[in-house]
Amino acid sequence: MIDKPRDYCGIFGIQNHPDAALLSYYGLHSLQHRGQESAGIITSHYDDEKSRWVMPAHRDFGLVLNIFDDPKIFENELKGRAAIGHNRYSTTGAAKNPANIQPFRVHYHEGNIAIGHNGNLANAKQLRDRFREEGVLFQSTSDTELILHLISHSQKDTQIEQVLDALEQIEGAYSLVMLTDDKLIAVRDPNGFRPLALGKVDGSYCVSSETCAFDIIDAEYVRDIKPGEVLVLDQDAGSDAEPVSYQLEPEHGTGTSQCIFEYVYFSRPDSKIFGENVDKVRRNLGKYLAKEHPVNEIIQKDTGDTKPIVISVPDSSNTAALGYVHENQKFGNECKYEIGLIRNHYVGRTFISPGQKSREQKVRTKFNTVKGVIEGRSVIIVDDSIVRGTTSRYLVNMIRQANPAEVHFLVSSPPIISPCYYGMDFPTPKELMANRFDRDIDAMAKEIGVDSLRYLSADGLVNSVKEANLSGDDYCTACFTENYPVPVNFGVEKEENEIV
Ligand SMILES: O=P(O)(O)OC[C@H]1O[C@H](OP(=O)(O)OP(=O)(O)O)[C@H](O)[C@@H]1O
Ligand SMILES: NC(=O)CC[C@H](N)C(=O)O
Ligand code: SF4
Ligand SMILES: [Mg+2]
Repeated sequence: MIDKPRDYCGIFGIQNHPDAALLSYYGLHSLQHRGQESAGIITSHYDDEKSRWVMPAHRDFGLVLNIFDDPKIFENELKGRAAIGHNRYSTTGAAKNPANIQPFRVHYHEGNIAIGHNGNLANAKQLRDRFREEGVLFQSTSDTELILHLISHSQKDTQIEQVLDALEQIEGAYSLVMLTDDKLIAVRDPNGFRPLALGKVDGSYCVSSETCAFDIIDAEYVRDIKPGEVLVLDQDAGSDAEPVSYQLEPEHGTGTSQCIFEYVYFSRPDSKIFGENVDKVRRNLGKYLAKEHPVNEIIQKDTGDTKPIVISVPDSSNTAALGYVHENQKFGNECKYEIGLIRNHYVGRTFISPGQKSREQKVRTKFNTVKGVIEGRSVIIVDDSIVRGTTSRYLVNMIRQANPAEVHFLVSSPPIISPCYYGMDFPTPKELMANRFDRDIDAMAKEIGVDSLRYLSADGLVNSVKEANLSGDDYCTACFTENYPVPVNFGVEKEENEIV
């Protein structure tokens, strides 16, 4: 059972750099929040002794810091001027199956090829069924492997044509980094579900899910990989010639549908995604939250001279809470941003917590209240999302123990009513709090123990994002609205292809 929605994967790639693997390591380290089940790096180089191209790989379960804890991995194993890396949170194929750790690498009639994928293929079931009929023996249970089969089965003449042919047959969400013997290929699906940015370091091109990976290696942001773009970086990419790029057409007559939840919760606030700073967009979510639910409409008790306090649930809602307070203050609604919750940063998101009692323990292990800040005050908690309601219920309980005058809860996104099929691991619909209480807000407020509960509206969410990101691109909002931009196979289980 999934405790809450988990992050997408993080991908990184770099071409023609003497420290390709090491820079990939730093890149993956800064993308750690996007996937914490497993990680890996693959490089490519021509081995003079063997007189052939080789693709060394280093992959394992766990966190980047632990997997790559031996400098010899970079000195002796991961040689080469091109590399790709991946942090995984599984969406298709069991997390615990070692065969599903990415990047994947295979050898086929055109040489070696490796792939790292962020997203989830909407037609994975049909493709797997087709290949099964054809007698293909699968190496993993992940959707990502299907892309490699499509490439090797393609009847096209050149490798790039084979890749394009394969990409035209997949649907859904995919940001990809691919490594061939001499090329790095970066791809974003035509709907642009997942982010992918192009950067440059020491004259060499690199790509990353989020730009925070560029900052850590001192790379500059060049631009986003465009929705539907297939960018080919060969060994002299970075010199004067512009890299070659191809364009895939969207399926089903759809336009762009970038994942709006990236702005709400997943991406780091110091990143730029979809061409705009996450910090800026998240502050705007707070601003719209203030427009829809100003402080003076929430507070019910008179606490004398002490202003109502607004506290965030660190770290992911800090920025939205700041935007909320700023907008309220602009309109003379008295309130103060306070740090009322302290987070212990040494608790991983993968903390094992079977059963209700230990779930409470998990929240207690992660957060503590600053009692002097909360006591006697009207408290407004701002969080980015409520999924199962576990975090909010236990947090409110802890906050109540610090004796506030009243407690209200604000969410900088609408109620989550439906799972994601585009690369985020969600609980089932009946586990989502909004569904458990038939979307009755008062009943949900009672469940989490607050005096009132308020959400940003779906229109407010889209409008605030579009006001901050002027690109004109559209967004996927399916987990809030059930409007799935690309048809999906509902009911396909993540682990249905496992052998054990
Ligand atoms: O309603 P729930 O099922 O409890 O899920 C909602 C919580 O999950 C996320 O935080 P999470 O603790 O996963 O990670 P974070 O520390 O990055 O915010 C999100 O920011 C909410 O706080
Ligand atoms: N979260 C993701 O992007 C997952 C990628 C891929 N579908 C997998 O399960 O490995
Ligand atoms: S369903 Fe939600 S999480 Fe999934 S891509 Fe759409 S907006 Fe993002
Ligand atoms: Mg949180």
